[in-house]
Amino acid sequence: MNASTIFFTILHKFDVNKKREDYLEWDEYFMAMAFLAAKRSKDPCTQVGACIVNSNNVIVGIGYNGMPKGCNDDQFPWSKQSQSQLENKYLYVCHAELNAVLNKNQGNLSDCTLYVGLFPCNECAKVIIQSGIKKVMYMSDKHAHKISTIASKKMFDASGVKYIQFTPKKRKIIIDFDEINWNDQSQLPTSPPLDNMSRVMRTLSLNNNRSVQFNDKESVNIGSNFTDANDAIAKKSQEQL
Ligand SMILES: Nc1ccn([C@H]2C[C@H](O)[C@@H](COP(=O)(O)O)O2)c(=O)n1
Repeated sequence: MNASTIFFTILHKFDVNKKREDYLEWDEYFMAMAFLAAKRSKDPCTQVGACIVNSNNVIVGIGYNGMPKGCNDDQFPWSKQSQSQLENKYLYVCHAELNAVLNKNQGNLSDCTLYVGLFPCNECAKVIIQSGIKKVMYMSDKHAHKISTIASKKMFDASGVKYIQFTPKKRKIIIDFDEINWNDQSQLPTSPPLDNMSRVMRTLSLNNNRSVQFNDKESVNIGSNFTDANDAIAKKSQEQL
């Protein structure tokens, strides 16, 4: 790709006068919310999140796998291979889907969609069906061979609950708390550090005074063309090392 093509490709991406194009689509957003909820799970092996959405794309329930209220997760077991069932987590842990349904913030969940990291077990399938949820979007069906999953699918099929494996466009979505500090108008973003090319392009597309603000004191005149700008940025960056 020649320089001018690169310029216009990057320029369009950073054009602050046009609607963003790389925003999350609804399904990606809701599945990401489920995965974010999973970050709250204390399960050392498997962290699962679930997010319930109504027909207006409003989140009406969210949950993750964890011990019931009042059952101290420092005292109840997280093991899974103890000889004694009472010493394993399975008898106690609430699944993400159950918690999402129990945490619901609207009267009923009729016609809602549930987004969940792992395919629901048979016990959660019963809760999902009885709650009125009509669609399940899941990421992983790694336990497809298990009896509990086969039973789930039998009940979903019989009751008309659709289940669809979700394939996201973006395999990774990064949450960078520093991003909110970016100032696109005159000052270059402080995080994440952009390479020179991106800094140049961001500046050329964002303001006409052709200067890159390096910090609250220094700015660099980047000339009027792509090569000058890149050289100026590189020189200043080198000085700052
Ligand atoms: N659909 C599911 C499946 C599993 N979970 C939870 C229940 C446990 O905390 C954990 C599974 O443990 P593993 O056997 O993988 O060590 O995941 C859930 O919440 N929803």
